[in-house]
Formats: sequence, C-alpha cells, structure tokens
Amino acid sequence: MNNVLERIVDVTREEVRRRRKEVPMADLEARIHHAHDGRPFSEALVRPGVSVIAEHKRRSPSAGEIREGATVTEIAQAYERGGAAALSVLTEGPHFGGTLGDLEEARRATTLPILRKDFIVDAYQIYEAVVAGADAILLIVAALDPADLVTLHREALAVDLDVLVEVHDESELDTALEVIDADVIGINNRDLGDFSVDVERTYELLSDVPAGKTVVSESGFHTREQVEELERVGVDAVLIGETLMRAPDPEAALRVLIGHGGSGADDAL
Ligand SMILES: O=P(O)(O)OC[C@@H](O)[C@@H](O)c1c[nH]c2ccccc12
Repeated sequence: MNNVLERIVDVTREEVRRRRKEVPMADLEARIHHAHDGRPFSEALVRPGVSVIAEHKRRSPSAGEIREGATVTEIAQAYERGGAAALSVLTEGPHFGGTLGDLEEARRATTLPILRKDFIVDAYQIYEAVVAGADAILLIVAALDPADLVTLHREALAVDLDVLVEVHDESELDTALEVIDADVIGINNRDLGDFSVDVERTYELLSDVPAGKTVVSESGFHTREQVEELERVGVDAVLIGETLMRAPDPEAALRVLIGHGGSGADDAL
C-alpha cells in the first residue's frame, strides 16, 4: 500500500474505534432492521448511454476546499434535476470534510440511489452505511488485504448493499475478479498514493474486464467530449465530483456533461 492511502486508512481505523465506543455494533445491528427500503444502485448504471454518478465532495487532499457554503440538499437536488443516475456522498471526515449526516441528508433530499464513498475497512462502517440510508458502498482493493476484501464484500451483500469495487491497476483488477468476482468495477484514474490523475487508465484496463461486468470510470473528468469517448468504448458509468462541485450551477454543468445542455451551454462548465 502507498503512503497517502495508508495514512487515510490508519486514521479511518482510529475513527471507527472511537465511533464504536459511542454506538456499539449491536445497537447498529438492531437499527438495520428499521432501515429504509433500498434503491437499485447497480441497475441505475446500466441504462443506455453513460450513466453519471454525481458526487458530493466538500474538499480533498489534492484539491483543498472545493465548495463552501452550499448545503447537501441543494447539491443533491441539483444533481437529481440535472439527470444523475445515482449519487456518491463522501462521508470521510478528516481528509474530505464529509459526515454520515451528509448521506442521511442526501437520502431525504432526493429519490436517487446513494453510494457511501469512504475508506471502508471494517464491517462497522457497512452497518453505519445501511442505517444512514446508503444503497451501495465502495471497497478499494488497494486499501484491503484479500481476506478483508472477501469478508467485507460478503457482509455488504448480506445486508443488501451493492458494492463498487475500485481498482487502479492490472493486479488490483485481477484481485477484484479472482477473489470476489466483483460485478461492478470502478477504475479509478486517480492514484491514491500520490493523487495524480490519468484518464487513460480506464482505456488501458478496460480490455482486461470480462464481458458482463459493469464498469465505472472514476475521477478526472471535465468535458462532454471525455464522457462521449467513454460512451464510445462501452463504459457503463462515470463518477464525477470536483467538476460538478466547482461549477457555479451544478445542474447545468451536469446537463452539459450528459449531453442535454443545448447549444451554447458549455459555459456551464
Ligand atoms: O472529483 P473527481 O476527480 O471527479 O473524482 C470523483 C471520485 O472519483 C473521487 O472522489 C474518488 C474516487 N475514488 C475515491 C476513493 C476515495 C475518495 C475519493 C475517491
């Protein structure tokens, strides 16, 4: 594992230990039975064209503060009106400024399926996700050893969550396929070791993904042309955060990226 990711994972484990003391796992388990009905996440990604998973992201280690002042409700509703297929809500606190409360708020504000975007290393976080109203979680292959990947994947499916399995290179893709036979594969164009971005990463790995898998390209997208290129090569969905969060009008920006912007709408980006 590499440095930035390693540090975030260490901090996450500490945070989970602290939260576990406040709300014991058994309490969360009891609350799962009263959790909301799920919304179909994976299904939303395989509609015709490239589906957009629009992300709520306040700040990041690479970009610093991205957008201040806007509420989750405003952003999530703008994404829904703009045509997002699903939402991603970053709930990691120390590095991304997110909370589980953000996810709860997004759930109340829209009808879209929601991905809990976080560094999931413990089953406790999966239970939290369900109780907060998530329909899917992210598992990052680079952050987990194979045994933990198997356990967490199984736990998530057992509580009816879909799982987006994130890879960044060929060996991680092999792990995702061989160890858990992942259905939904996220190719992250950003290296979580140094936060450098190269959207070519998606094209390099795509040919190694077997037919029948759902592919999501993640990170670094700014233009309609880039999204069109993904569509041409058969990528199912794209995960976009920063470009939408920085846009003066996130709804208009999303329309442009999806191709529903109309003439002269490029200014929205
Ligand atoms: O803001 P961008 O470049 O559009 O990227 C969104 C998303 O892919 C990115 O936030 C992300 C992908 N995988 C992650 C894992 C943890 C935290 C964040 C991420």
